[in-house]
Amino acid sequence: MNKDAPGEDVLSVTGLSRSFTQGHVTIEVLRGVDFRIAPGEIVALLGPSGSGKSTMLQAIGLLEGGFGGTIAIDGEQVEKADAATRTRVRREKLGFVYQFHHLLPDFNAEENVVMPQLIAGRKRAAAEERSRKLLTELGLGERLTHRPSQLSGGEQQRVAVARALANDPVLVLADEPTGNLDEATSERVLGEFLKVVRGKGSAALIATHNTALARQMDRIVELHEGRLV
Ligand SMILES: Nc1ncnc2c1ncn2[C@@H]1O[C@H](COP(=O)(O)OP(=O)(O)OP(=O)(O)O)[C@@H](O)[C@H]1O
Repeated sequence: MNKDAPGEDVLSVTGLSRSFTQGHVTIEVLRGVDFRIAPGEIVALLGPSGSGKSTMLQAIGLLEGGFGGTIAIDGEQVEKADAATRTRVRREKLGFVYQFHHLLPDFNAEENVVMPQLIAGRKRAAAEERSRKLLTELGLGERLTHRPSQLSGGEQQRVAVARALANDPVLVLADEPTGNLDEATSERVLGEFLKVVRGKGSAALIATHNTALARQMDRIVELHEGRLV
């Protein structure tokens, strides 16, 4: 990890473009997005429905191909990387939080956070300790052995946050992380999310419709007609 390299951006995107063609119609969703995130910086990504927030997060998260432009993550140029490199960069450098948590239903909270650490090669005892620590920081110390179905929506989302942070990502990508929660829960979960991310020194890019939540972040960028304003 290049967390200690002074001044190195954790994300640098230039000329990011993406269009979708359906029949005779082509929509240019991203039209040359230039964008950087500094280490530890927490950035809100705003934009109306359909403006391309998810599309942009999928590009940066190396989840989809078909993009133009360049993407560097933690100093590593990845826009032309092969599948194995993309998987490695995702695992070592990125954390993901989605609107719906995508937790493994047959595993309890602790195991859901242990799993990505084992995949990354951490020893089970160390992974379990880290998992318990993260979940406790997120207020779930008493819920370690609950399965997702035995947790509230807000609690499930906090497990998803712990899972995203499990491997010390330099950058957390979140797509409407509190989108399926009521307003009060959403505020509480996001507050805890931001606190833990800040505590770990990770940077984050968080897509949201909610301008009040966006104001709690370090910087706000907005997608408008395929460009960032
Ligand atoms: N695979 C696809 N094929 C065709 N069009 C697509 C595809 N994915 C996204 N789009 C189109 O791209 C545009 C941007 O979609 P995207 O999901 O990125 O928007 P968004 O800003 O995340 O919206 P929301 O806030 O509603 O989630 C939309 O008009 C959508 O219909």
